[in-house]
Amino acid sequence: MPIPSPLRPPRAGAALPRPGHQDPCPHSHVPPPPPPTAAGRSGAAGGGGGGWEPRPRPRRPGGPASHSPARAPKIYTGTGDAGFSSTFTGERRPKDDRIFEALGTTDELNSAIGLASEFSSEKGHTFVEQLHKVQCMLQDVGSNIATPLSSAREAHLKRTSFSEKPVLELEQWIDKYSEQLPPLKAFILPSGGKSSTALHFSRAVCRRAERCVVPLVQAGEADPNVAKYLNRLSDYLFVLARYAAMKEGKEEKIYIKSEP
Ligand SMILES: Nc1ncnc2c1ncn2[C@@H]1O[C@H](COP(=O)(O)OP(=O)(O)OP(=O)(O)O)[C@@H](O)[C@H]1O
Repeated sequence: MPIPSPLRPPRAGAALPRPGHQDPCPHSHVPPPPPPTAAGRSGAAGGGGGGWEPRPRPRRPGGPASHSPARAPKIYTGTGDAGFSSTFTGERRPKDDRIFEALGTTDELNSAIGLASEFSSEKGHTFVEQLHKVQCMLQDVGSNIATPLSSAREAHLKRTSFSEKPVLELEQWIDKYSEQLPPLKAFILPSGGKSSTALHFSRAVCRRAERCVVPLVQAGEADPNVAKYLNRLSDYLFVLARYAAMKEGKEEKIYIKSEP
């Protein structure tokens, strides 16, 4: 059964975001990310992997005629069943390729932040707007990861570049929250209420995403700003976790060395 994922591109026939159209994420600094598979499938279908225009699914003999009422497009194709999937550049790679490992971990990170954001929203934290912006940025991170430089063409790069700007923005946020926090006197443990603990959990997933991305950057496959962004993001999530605990008046548990 396919796992619904924000990285899952719309299937053929579904409305796809296009350059110049309303960006579904107002904070995004690049156009909506292109769906990796759509391009890959175009490529696999002999289209050269160039575009990501939706292609009509071939009609099965005896299948519905084109004037039949539109059916909801299926989200599965089964093309990944043999353990291979597509990059945005149209390459077919095994699913345990480090690109999919990094893509999947970024997706996991986005989900963890989504959960932290929901807990934080229940407590009225205003930083949830920032978390929304981060979630959008992680889509852009995914687009960059799904576009290995070795097989990317100019058009791919134009759509999936990742600048240093969001890194600098994270630094501003980190500085703003850090100034308000009590100084650290001991190792703190993931704790301090649900918002705080979910933010700590997101931080740990973020560090795993960073570990997945670093080899891609070192191989020249992903943009160094993506690794920088993830590195800064884990610091942001750390200070935010502490800030959430402080605002909610929740105690942060500290490490206590057990007696020998
Ligand atoms: N297990 C995975 N982990 C991370 N990324 C994946 C994984 N499988 C696929 N992807 C990426 O996410 C995109 C969307 O996933 P999707 O499940 O549609 O691919 P698929 O498994 O190749 O196709 P299908 O599910 O239709 O058989 C793929 O094009 C690929 O870039």
